[in-house]
Amino acid sequence: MTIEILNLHKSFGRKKVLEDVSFKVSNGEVVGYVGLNGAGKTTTIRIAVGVLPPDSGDVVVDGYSVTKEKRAASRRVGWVPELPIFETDFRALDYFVYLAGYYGITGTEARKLGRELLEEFGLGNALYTKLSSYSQGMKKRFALAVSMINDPPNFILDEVLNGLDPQGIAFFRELTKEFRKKGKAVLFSSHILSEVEDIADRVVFIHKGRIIGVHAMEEIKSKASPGIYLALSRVDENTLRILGRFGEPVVLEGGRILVRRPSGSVEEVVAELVKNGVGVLEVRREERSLEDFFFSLIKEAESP
Ligand SMILES: Nc1ncnc2c1ncn2[C@@H]1O[C@H](COP(=O)(O)OP(=O)(O)OP(=O)(O)O)[C@@H](O)[C@H]1O
Repeated sequence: MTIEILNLHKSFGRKKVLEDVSFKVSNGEVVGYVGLNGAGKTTTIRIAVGVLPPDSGDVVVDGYSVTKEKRAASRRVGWVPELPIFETDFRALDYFVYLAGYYGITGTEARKLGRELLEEFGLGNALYTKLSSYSQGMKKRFALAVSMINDPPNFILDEVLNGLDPQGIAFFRELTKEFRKKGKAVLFSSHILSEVEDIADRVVFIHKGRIIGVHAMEEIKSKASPGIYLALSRVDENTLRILGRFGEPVVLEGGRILVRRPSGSVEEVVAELVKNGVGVLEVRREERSLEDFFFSLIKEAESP
């Protein structure tokens, strides 16, 4: 229901990998953890699930400290590692039953749960396949099913979309909707912002071990909305005032205008200009992606 990441610091040798990383995931919230390769996502996650100790700081899960009450804290988290290995000759269902034993679920009950979960996760026709011959995507699905054995109130998922096919991604999206409804707290990492677009409510951005921004997905989408390029018959104060009602007009070289972060459609802007006697010679949507938002955060963080 809540995962609190509190002032984490971690170095490997002389290399500082996390510097004062703090953020919170509340109940019913799905948070994307986005950063480039090597930004520190996996290190944060490994600390949060209790497999790596921080140099300082703590992670508190539903009130339990990962560093001081590791067992209680990690029991309350379903974890999917970045690269689930499962190099075992166990067949999937048998291995699931074996793992369920750790949670005190045994025998017929464990087999029933395994069958249900593995089927739900699209592995119904691979229940008796050896895990070592599962594809990476199937291993991800298996790991997700395993993370749900004890129906934990929180989930921490490392690059869970990586290796999933479009069907798997759609499945994960639906699953997070269920989690949200049930009030679970979900943190999942990705290095691609557009991948988290339709899933996360909020995004925590990490770069070189530091948090460089926390933004609601709605805010990101509106800020990343593509601008409108215009070539007009005249550019004067009145024209700029009209455009200012729709966004942030910037006069470019050669007298063209870029309306940044437009709130209205291209048609609405053109209609308003024409109504006011301004001829529109050319109009074009700027190509802008969510990734630009991410890169502008990085640029801001790196500028002195
Ligand atoms: N055990 C370790 N020993 C030394 N350096 C490490 C260790 N684990 C991670 N690092 C370094 O810490 C930095 C952050 O790694 P981390 O795996 O947390 O990044 P990430 O954001 O998850 O990246 P990716 O998207 O590539 O998985 C990297 O520079 C990595 O080389």
